[in-house]
Amino acid sequence: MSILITNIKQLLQTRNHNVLKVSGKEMKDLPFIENAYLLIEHDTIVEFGKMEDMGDTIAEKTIDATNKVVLPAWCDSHTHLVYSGNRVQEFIDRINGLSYEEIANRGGGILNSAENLQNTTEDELYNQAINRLQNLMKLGTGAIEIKSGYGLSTEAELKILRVIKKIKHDYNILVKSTFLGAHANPKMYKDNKDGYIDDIINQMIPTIEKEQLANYIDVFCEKGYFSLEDTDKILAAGVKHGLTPKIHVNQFDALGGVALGVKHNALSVDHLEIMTPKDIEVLKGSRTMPVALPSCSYFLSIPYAPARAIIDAGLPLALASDYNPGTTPSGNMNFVVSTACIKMKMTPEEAINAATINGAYAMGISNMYGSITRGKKGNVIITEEIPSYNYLPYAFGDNNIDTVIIHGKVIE
Ligand SMILES: N=CN[C@@H](CCC(=O)O)C(=O)O
Ligand SMILES: [Zn+2]
Repeated sequence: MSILITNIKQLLQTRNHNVLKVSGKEMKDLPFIENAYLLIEHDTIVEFGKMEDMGDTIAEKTIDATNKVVLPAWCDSHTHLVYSGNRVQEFIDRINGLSYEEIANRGGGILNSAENLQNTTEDELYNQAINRLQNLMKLGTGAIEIKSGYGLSTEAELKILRVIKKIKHDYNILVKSTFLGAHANPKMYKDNKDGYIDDIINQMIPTIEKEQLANYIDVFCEKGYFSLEDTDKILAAGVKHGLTPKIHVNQFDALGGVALGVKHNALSVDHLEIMTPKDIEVLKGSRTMPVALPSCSYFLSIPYAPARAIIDAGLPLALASDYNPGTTPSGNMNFVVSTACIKMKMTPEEAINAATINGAYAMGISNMYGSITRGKKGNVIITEEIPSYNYLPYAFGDNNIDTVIIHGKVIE
């Protein structure tokens, strides 16, 4: 199948060279072509340029994009999409004055989701997850990372990872899988966290390697969850078994997790709501991508990651959804991009770079995703008729997407 998109008002993120990430001042630059065309053959971008240079190019399907903007599909590098049920009651409890920490201390939070998931069959878990995934694909997400972490036992963590594996197999979308067994200390190990860490290292990680169930290893490095020492030990074990680190750090406290991530050559450090100057300094010259999750800050009313300080220090920044039942019950990347502009003072160019090419980098896939480049995957969003790309973050909460194409196929 080939698809030709014509008369595109603005074709965004066009890059001739295979740029893998953009940093600092480069993030303000979002290359685009006005009055453009784009040709996708099978699942690959093969040509693009100005309409006047299109010549007699034809395709099996032509889409007229007059007055519409075309951009790469979103690359969401941080989700917990495979969970069971919801935590609406905790949402109400927080409205009525309880904090996230107080709810967790009462046995709610991650432990609440873990209990729910342990009582959910693999089939039911899969059905809930694909429902969410299908909605996200219609909202323009064209590549996604999914974490385990709501199992908290060997059996339940493996159940989640097998569901992710089945999604990878069944759906025409790039999925990266992350093992987050160290998301919270389970009830049964209440007074024996080392016992749980032992299970993670000696049971879960070796099985994950044997069954090829994950690409990455993650830890929730935070007060009351996993300390720097715990995190160090778990990441080292993951690396020994072929898993690349990507960690949750600095959500509520700056403990030094950013430096630890850099030490382990982490692909990304995620959350970063509370950052010290030292955390920013240590990222310079590293390969580690800082990832901000503004929908989480919005939902919990906690600080936003200091995007300006990070970018102005010359660093790259990626944006992701953090879709999960507790802190971010939304995977809508359009909202993420808007919120980054509105609340974090990122320019639309910076936010779109952060949610496409840099998001792809944070999943280790930016050689094939995240920009309009010949040879990359045919993953694009075609908007409704809008005045310019600035309108996308401006019109927050609106759905301005007309069509989504993933791997060369129109999402119905
Ligand atoms: N912070 C750790 N993990 C998730 C949320 C956990 C939960 O409350 O379910 C996050 O990234 O926000
Ligand atoms: Zn998360």
